[in-house]
Amino acid sequence: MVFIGGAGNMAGAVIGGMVASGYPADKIVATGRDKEKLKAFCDRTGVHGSTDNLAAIEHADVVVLSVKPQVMKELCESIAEKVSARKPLVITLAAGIPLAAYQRWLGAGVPIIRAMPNTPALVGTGVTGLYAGDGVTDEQKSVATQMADAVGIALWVEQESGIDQVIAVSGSGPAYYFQFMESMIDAAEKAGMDRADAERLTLQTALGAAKLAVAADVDVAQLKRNVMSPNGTTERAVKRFQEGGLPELVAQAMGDCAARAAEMAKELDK
Ligand SMILES: NC(=O)C1=CN([C@@H]2O[C@H](COP(=O)(O)OP(=O)(O)OC[C@H]3O[C@@H](n4cnc5c(N)ncnc54)[C@H](O)[C@@H]3O)[C@@H](O)[C@H]2O)C=CC1
Ligand SMILES: O=C(O)[C@@H]1CCC=N1
Repeated sequence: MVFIGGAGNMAGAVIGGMVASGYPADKIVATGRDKEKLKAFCDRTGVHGSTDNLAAIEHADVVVLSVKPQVMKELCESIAEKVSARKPLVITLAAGIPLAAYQRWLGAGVPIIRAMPNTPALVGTGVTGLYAGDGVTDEQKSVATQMADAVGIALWVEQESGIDQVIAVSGSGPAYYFQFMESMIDAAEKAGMDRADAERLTLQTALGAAKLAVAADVDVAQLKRNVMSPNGTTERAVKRFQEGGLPELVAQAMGDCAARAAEMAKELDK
């Protein structure tokens, strides 16, 4: 399996998670432009590294594309001849680029899967949305499912637009939680707590809440009520969130996220 842009944030997290879960590191090649960054990444994970995309994909059955959307066209055009001749399975991790664009850039008949992972893949707690284009075999789909399963949970979507919904929930989602944690840490520090203590307590609380929500047999609304004693402290805080419009704000932010994915598709599908 070859990851183009493999030492980057997203592919690096997927590879790190795969290797940690037991996937053989010597079956993975990461390519990149920055030799030092690539070497450090390969030393850390045990995967092979290459600065030559064409040589790396020469015999590959699976090529994962993980460069920024803005340079994806240039990358695809630089590997198109080789990819259209051999037709490996191409899995792209990029947000905002429709499958039709890859078909134009890489040539017709190349099996392509769009995958939308998230960075918690690095710690085996990722989410990956998957969408398969025409001509992708069940066996190839199972390769993508295995990659996703190795680093967390997978969700296949029936429509390509489902990938934009996945971006709004889980692709970008970790950053929403990081923002919330950052705000809590800042507020606790401002209120007089030592910053390191504020970080420790905030992160452990986030971890505990997420673990409890996953393990519980009641929904998150009930778990929230379980913390809220009538006329108690939590109720006062939650009331402030609701009166401040947090639920609407979250919905708007997620809408903006999905809208940006659609806007990128218009900018980049050329
Ligand atoms: N960061 C995230 O949380 C997520 C990112 N994605 C997608 O993953 C893709 C990569 O994003 P990041 O990892 O955040 O970016 P990044 O900038 O951290 O990684 C991209 C890597 O590609 C390398 N690169 C650029 N051009 C190259 C080329 N021609 N050949 C080989 N390597 C090349 C860069 O040096 C860099 O290491 C994007 O398309 C993004 O939409 C998807 C889901 C989540
Ligand atoms: O912000 C971005 O565009 C990428 C896609 C999902 C998460 N990060």
